[in-house]
Amino acid sequence: MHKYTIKVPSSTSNIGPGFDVLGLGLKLFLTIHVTVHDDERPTTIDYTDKTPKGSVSLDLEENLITKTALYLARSYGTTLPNGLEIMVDNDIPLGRGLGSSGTAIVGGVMLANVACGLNLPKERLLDYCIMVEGHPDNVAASLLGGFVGSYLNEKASSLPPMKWGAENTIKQEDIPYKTSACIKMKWSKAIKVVVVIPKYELATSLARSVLPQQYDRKDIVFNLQRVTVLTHVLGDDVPNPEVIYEAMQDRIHQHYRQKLIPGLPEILALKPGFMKGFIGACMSGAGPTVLILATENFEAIGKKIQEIFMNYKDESGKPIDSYVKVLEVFNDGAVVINEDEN
Ligand SMILES: Nc1ncnc2c1ncn2[C@@H]1O[C@H](COP(=O)(O)OP(=O)(O)O)[C@@H](O)[C@H]1O
Ligand SMILES: N[C@@H](CCOP(=O)(O)O)C(=O)O
Repeated sequence: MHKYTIKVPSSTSNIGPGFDVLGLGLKLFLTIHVTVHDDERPTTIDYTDKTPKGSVSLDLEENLITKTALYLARSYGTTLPNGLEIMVDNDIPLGRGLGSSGTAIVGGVMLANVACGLNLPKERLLDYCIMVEGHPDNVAASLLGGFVGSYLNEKASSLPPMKWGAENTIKQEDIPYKTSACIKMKWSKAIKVVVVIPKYELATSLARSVLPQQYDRKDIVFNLQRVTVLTHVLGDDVPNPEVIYEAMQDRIHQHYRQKLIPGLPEILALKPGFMKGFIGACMSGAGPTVLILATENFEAIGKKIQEIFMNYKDESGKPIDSYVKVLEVFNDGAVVINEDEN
């Protein structure tokens, strides 16, 4: 018998104007403990108490971690072996815009890579992550860690359509290599991340379905100008709150999504100086979590945003309850730890 652990950081994506482009790995983890037994017992997956029973499937063909692992393994002409006891310890809330699906997908490709002895480089694993997730920002940040900017190559448009289970007959040679390019950028040590997480889920698929198919040129230019500046100013040792605030403004996704997140417009309108240390706020990923960038006063700022949410009501008419986490950037990306040596 031997054991290993796969640790995958959560992510916050977009950071305002960088829709489907920017992602940041955070110190809040999906941890997958794998025990490899010496016998042929069927492979199983289960979760610690942090994940409520019934919230995710434990069927290997349905669960996002194992079905991704099976997808990758099968495309390389193999499958997950018997004898694996997989225990998932997940600190990342599901459907809140902190990249839970991206971490499950990254966890799945890492699992297949180790369990099937594929030894693929992260660059190749990323091709599969992008296939499953459809956009690179959250999976790239979880796989690689740190502050990551990505683009998809033309090859990404020739990726075969996703088919799970028995319908999937894809071979690895059908999946193009290097479907994206990702660069890790500097993130200022002075800027911390505060997330205010409403206690309801918002599926990324729903938050993407409300976006328009086409945009005005002025809105595209508005975002291009800001995202370019943002990638530089977020690395400054001494951050300039006014410039960062303006560079966090967006016209491509948040406005369209605000109807799904009561209170969001009031939070997005908060400017530097509203509280000591506050730089700016935006949606985290596809929401409903709000991301706040700040240099100090983190708990108090988080509490104030919680109070704003409480002034708005959810679908059942109740005030929007939320909780706050102050998070650090995780620079290392997804890792496999051999527990036999520990
Ligand atoms: N650790 C996990 N194990 C299995 N499935 C997961 C896990 N994390 C996320 N998922 C799946 O992804 C869904 C959430 O994905 P999504 O709507 O994209 O939200 P998020 O913003 O959290 O990524 C969950 O409802 C669940 O089906
Ligand atoms: N760019 C995507 C990011 C989705 O991130 P998630 O954390 O909600 O999975 C989007 O905005 O749709």
